[in-house]
Order: sequence, then structure tokens, then C-alpha cells
Amino acid sequence: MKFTKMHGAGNDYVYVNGFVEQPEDPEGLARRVSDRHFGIGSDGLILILPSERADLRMRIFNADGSEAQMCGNGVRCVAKYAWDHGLVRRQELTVETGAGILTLQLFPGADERIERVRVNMGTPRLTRAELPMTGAADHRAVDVELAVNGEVFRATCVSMGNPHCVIYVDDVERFPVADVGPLIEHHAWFPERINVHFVQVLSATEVRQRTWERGAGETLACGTGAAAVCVAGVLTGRGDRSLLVHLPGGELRLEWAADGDVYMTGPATEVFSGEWRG
Ligand SMILES: N[C@@H](CCC[C@H](N)C(=O)O)C(=O)O
Repeated sequence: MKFTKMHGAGNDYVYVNGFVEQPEDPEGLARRVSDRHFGIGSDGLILILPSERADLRMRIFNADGSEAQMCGNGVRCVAKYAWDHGLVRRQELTVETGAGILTLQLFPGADERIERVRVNMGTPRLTRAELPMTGAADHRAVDVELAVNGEVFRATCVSMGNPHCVIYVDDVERFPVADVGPLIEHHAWFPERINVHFVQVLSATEVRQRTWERGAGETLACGTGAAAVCVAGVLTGRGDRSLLVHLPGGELRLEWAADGDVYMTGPATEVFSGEWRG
């Protein structure tokens, strides 16, 4: 099976061109290729597929094999792959995801390859039923107290098609993400688990973020998570509608626009291609 390794701000996936390859067991394949010692090494697997409703369709599988609805860093790389590898050569294209059909704008660099992509990530979904999380179905969870192992955090929960929990901390570099992240991912409040983001506010327009991803552990960036952080900043009065997010693997620009949709702009990078015989 031919594959291409790509990343968006360090959030890396193995990409398979589903126009050519049809993997039989994508869940199992995701677990095997993602292994950083015995596989290719990645945060998961993304299949680029034909669509009857959009230019392309993508499916994303986390490193543990679970399928997610959406991947913000991944969808930018799908757009880059489509342009650079000649699947669709248009500067505006649509991608069908588990979170709906998204529109993307592609920005080529001097060598005519795509360097940066802007994605309309759609409208955030804010009720507990939409996340999903326990509690009154039509209520939001904004700065609510969440008890974890005897400690109480203030959590704001936002769905960008997939579920996110945003926690503000004073010093994100020193925060024990690998200890607290999995406890919140598997907390009884979240029947489908959740992605968890620890955020330090630098100013109303800038934050530093570290992420514990559902099904993948700590990653270097999360695009849907950065979108949720932008929304959480506005909902809690901590941030403007336009936000620069610093992540361990790079930077993302977010805007919760007046039309209600969240726009994300960031890099997309191809690392190498190969053949998987596992
Ligand atoms: N890294 C992604 C999100 C990938 C899926 C997530 N782990 C989930 O299970 O919802 C991003 O860039 O958005």
C-alpha cells in the first residue's frame, strides 16, 4: 500500500489515496501504521476518498483505531495532497467529513505547491446534547466545575463536529497534560470521550495551547481544538473573536466570524512517501 506522511503544525498522519488503494480494515491499519516503534509513526490514519457530494471525502482514524468526525490539521493536508498530487487543482475546494462538508481555500507557494490552507470549520455546537455530555441536554457547559482526582478545574465544552473540553491554566508548559488529560478524556461526563486542551492566555488575541487528543494522547497541535479554544475564549470573556494560537508544533490563526462560522488558517506539509508492507 502506497502512503504519504504529512503534518499540519506537527500533528502528523499517514495519508492513503483511496482513489487507488482500498484498505480493508482501516481501524486495525491505523493502529499498526501509527505505532512510533513498529509502524510508520503518526497520530493516526487519514483516507482521501471520492465523494458524491463534494470534491473529496476524508475519513480520520486516531492512533488507537477509533474513527473521529473531523481533523482540522488533517483536512488542510488533504487539500494540499489533492492539489500537489493532481486530484483536484482548484484554489477553492470542498471536502466531505463526518462533521459536514467544509470549504477550503488553498495558498500555493513560490514552487506552486500548497503551503497554507484556510478552512471554514463551520458553526460550533454548544449544547450538552450536541457534544455529547451528560446534564441538561439544551444547556451549555461554559466555565463549569469539573472534578478530577480531587482537583477542580473550570471547563468549557465545544463541539466542532468532534468534542472538545477547554481548561485554562496559569502555566501550560509546566502543566501535567499526560496525567490530567487521560482522566478528562475518559471522564463520566463524556460518553464518547473528549479531546482536552490546556490553555494559557497571553492576551485577548494570543494563547498558548497543549492538547491531549482522544484516541491519540498528547499531540503537537489540534486544529478543531484550536477552533474550540477560540470559541471558548469568546464565551468565557477571555479572548477576542480573532486569535493566534501557539502550539508545540506551530501556530494556527483562528477567527469566529460574524457569520457564526469559525475559520482556521495554518500550514500543511508533506514529509515523505513510501510503501507499507505490514
Ligand atoms: N488532530 C485533529 C483531531 C483528530 C481527531 C480527534 N482526536 C478526535 O477523536 O476527535 C485536529 O487537528 O482537529
